[in-house]
Amino acid sequence: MSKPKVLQLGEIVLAHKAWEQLSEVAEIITPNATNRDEFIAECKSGRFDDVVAAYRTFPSVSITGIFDKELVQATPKSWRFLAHNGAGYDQVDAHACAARDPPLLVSNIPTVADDSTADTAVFLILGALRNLNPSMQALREGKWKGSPPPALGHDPQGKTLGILGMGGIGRNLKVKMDVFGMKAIYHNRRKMSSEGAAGAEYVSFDELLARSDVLSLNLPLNPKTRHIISTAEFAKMKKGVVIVNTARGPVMDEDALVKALDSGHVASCGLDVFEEEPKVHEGLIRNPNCVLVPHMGTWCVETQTKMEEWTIGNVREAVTNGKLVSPVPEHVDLQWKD
Ligand SMILES: O=CC(=O)O
Repeated sequence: MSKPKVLQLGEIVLAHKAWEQLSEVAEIITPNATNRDEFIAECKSGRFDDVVAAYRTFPSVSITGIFDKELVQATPKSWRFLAHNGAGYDQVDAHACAARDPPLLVSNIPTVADDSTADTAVFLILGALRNLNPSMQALREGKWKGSPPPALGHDPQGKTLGILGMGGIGRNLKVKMDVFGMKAIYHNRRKMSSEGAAGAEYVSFDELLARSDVLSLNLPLNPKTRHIISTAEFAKMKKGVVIVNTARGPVMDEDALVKALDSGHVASCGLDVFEEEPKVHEGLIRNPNCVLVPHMGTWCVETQTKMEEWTIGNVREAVTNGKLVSPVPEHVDLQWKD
């Protein structure tokens, strides 16, 4: 009997053993396409007609484009599962996937990216609060701390950390910042149990904006959260607030952030994500009070290995048992219906 086919969209960099083991139960194929038009044409050509599941990475978007309605409608009906290697799956329109007949079920990585993403947020919070960046730049230019030295930074102890989005990463961050003496408040669509929020205080969105000394964005990007932080929201924040974003760039209006930084209303920021990656807003580049990291929240061997293994686990479960280990929340109910 022939093995079910798996379409590989993106590289396996670390989890070679798990990938080899997958090839014992599945035939792995790769696209010939080098861009979205070619990929859609390849979908329609019949070449993927026996594909049951696909493994996809964040960078594979350069070949397929985003998994929107147009692309999803071009996929063959045999293709039932899409295992995304990442926590955030904004490159995949989960609603378009659910609406296809039969649905294209999507999985993401629910937990294994929490530590390294929260660690990156810790780095950005401390770097931005302590205003370390201007002097780090000055040192490399042979100017020691800089002349004049930058404004003194602030200690985290006793400051209020506002967490917008209390999922796995937000909770992980809260626990880590407890050690630095920060008091955490959070806002979410729904109030969590005290355990689910690791003891953080639930507040309204406006209260979060008004009370935070540091505001950390930890929510997924979707049409409802796009530009959730913009001019009106900055105006409700304390003067001197620090903003940290390790979620997705477009949850914040970058033009509005640059204006708020220029006026001094926002003292500093720490960003791992940007609105139009890999493009970075000129107003952020020229502002030394911005600690900028090029989307490296999970850029470490241990986490990347776990993420690849987890995603391969989803593909394996799909081809052997016809279901996903960690469907995205929108698809949890769908996977039991046919
Ligand atoms: O950005 C990283 C991820 O979504 O896993």
